[in-house]
Amino acid sequence: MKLSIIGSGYVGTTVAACFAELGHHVVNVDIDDDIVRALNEGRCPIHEPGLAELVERHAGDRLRATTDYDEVLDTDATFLALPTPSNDDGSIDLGAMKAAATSLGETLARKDGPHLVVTKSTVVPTTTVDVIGPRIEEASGKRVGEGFDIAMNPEFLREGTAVDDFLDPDKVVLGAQTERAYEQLDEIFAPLVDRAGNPPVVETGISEAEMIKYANNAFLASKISLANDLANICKEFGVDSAEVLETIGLDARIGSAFLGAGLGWGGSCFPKDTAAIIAAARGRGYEPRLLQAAVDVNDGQPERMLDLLRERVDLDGQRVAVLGLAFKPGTDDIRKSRATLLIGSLLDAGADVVGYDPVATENMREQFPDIEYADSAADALAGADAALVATDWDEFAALDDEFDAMRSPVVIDGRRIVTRRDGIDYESLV
Ligand SMILES: NC(=O)c1ccc[n+]([C@@H]2O[C@H](COP(=O)([O-])OP(=O)(O)OC[C@H]3O[C@@H](n4cnc5c(N)ncnc54)[C@H](O)[C@@H]3O)[C@@H](O)[C@H]2O)c1
Ligand SMILES: O=c1ccn([C@@H]2O[C@H](COP(=O)(O)OP(=O)(O)O[C@H]3O[C@H](CO)[C@@H](O)[C@H](O)[C@H]3O)[C@@H](O)[C@H]2O)c(=O)[nH]1
Repeated sequence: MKLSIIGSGYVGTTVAACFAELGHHVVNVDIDDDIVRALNEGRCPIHEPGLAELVERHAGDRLRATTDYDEVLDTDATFLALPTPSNDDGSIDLGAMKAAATSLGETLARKDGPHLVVTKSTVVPTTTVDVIGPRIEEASGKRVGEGFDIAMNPEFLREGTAVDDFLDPDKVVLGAQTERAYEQLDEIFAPLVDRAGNPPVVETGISEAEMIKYANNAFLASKISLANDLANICKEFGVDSAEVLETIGLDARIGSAFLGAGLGWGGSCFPKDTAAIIAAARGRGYEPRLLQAAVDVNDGQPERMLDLLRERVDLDGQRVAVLGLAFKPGTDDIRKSRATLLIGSLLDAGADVVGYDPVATENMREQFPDIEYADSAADALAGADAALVATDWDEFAALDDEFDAMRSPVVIDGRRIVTRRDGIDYESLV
């Protein structure tokens, strides 16, 4: 099928390249010239394992990119993969979605025959029906369900494993209103589904699909926060939280995934999505107390880590190495990474910060241009008065003699990744 994807960031690029891999002909529409140029030259605009190979394989053939919305006219369906960031009060900012819906509507005004518009972005329930559909109607002069259909297909990929997650998902969720839309979505996703019906395809309503995405993220974020709450209790009693959490994870009803205690969750999704659904619930008069508690526990973890550091080091004028800048291993994304919070607090306390990350340094440099960046963990540790481990990159587990070059070997581990050894003043956050 011929597909267009509007927005070519982490999701849009992954979805486009994977759809091309599945045999569809895909055009990515983005307002950013650099992204479009990179894709058309077969270069991947983001760091994501396995994605560069797909982009290189399909660029110029089944995968193209453009800044021109008119290219949508030659496609059967359009996926909206635009950012849905937070307003200052945590509520969802639909600015990019609205702008893209209007541009798409103006384009579809010139299309003969039906078109399917699918919301891929994470949006609060009723957005597709109450905001996106009407905007396209207004700009195109066509009616939902007649000139075009609307649908919602939430995306559950994780950064760092995005390609595998997309091509081998736990489930595919298709929210629509018309038989025609379900049929078209089924055809698009058919190459992902085997004869035994795996992964399960859930056909549901549009607002249910929107809410499933928030429920998924809220559950996972809350699970991590509960693990952190329990790990904080463990620490008060000198109990090994890893043993406790690993063991409860053996109960099939609990499961071992997302019980990794430590600095908590960051990234472009959990923080903004929990905030957006909390704000949306409040807007309807419901106070989501458990979800708010999950956010509060998460917000407290970086401060607990800094308290452990302050007990050992008077930060003013001291050199502190921050190991790991990405919000999790396997990505160069620093959005809402725990390291950004730590660095901000360290600078406020007058510390000299040296950061290191295998791939996220350039992104962090844009946010903190004035701190020092090292080319290796060893360089960051050399001469440091303390080190904070913020991301669980595998290479930090192998650090050993590198700690000997610290001026004072205080190591606070936010991810329980460093191997304890003699000669360092090591403390794990949990
Ligand atoms: N990042 C993830 O892991 C992930 C996973 C699942 C769902 N989501 C959701 O997917 C959506 C997109 O997230 P992302 O991380 O890919 O965002 P992103 O910021 O990485 O990418 C968005 C892209 O949209 C482009 N854009 C902005 N306005 C545009 C317009 N009017 N027309 C065309 N292009 C425009 C930007 O230039 C950018 O390239 C969000 O709703 C997010 O919550 C993200
Ligand atoms: O046991 C764990 C697992 C994760 N994390 C942290 O949680 C955050 C999010 O991690 P992860 O979920 O792996 O990454 P994302 O790429 O943000 O993916 C989440 O957010 C996406 C965007 O909505 C969804 O599509 C995914 O399903 C959902 O897992 C990171 O800071 C991790 O360090 C923990 O602290 N402990």
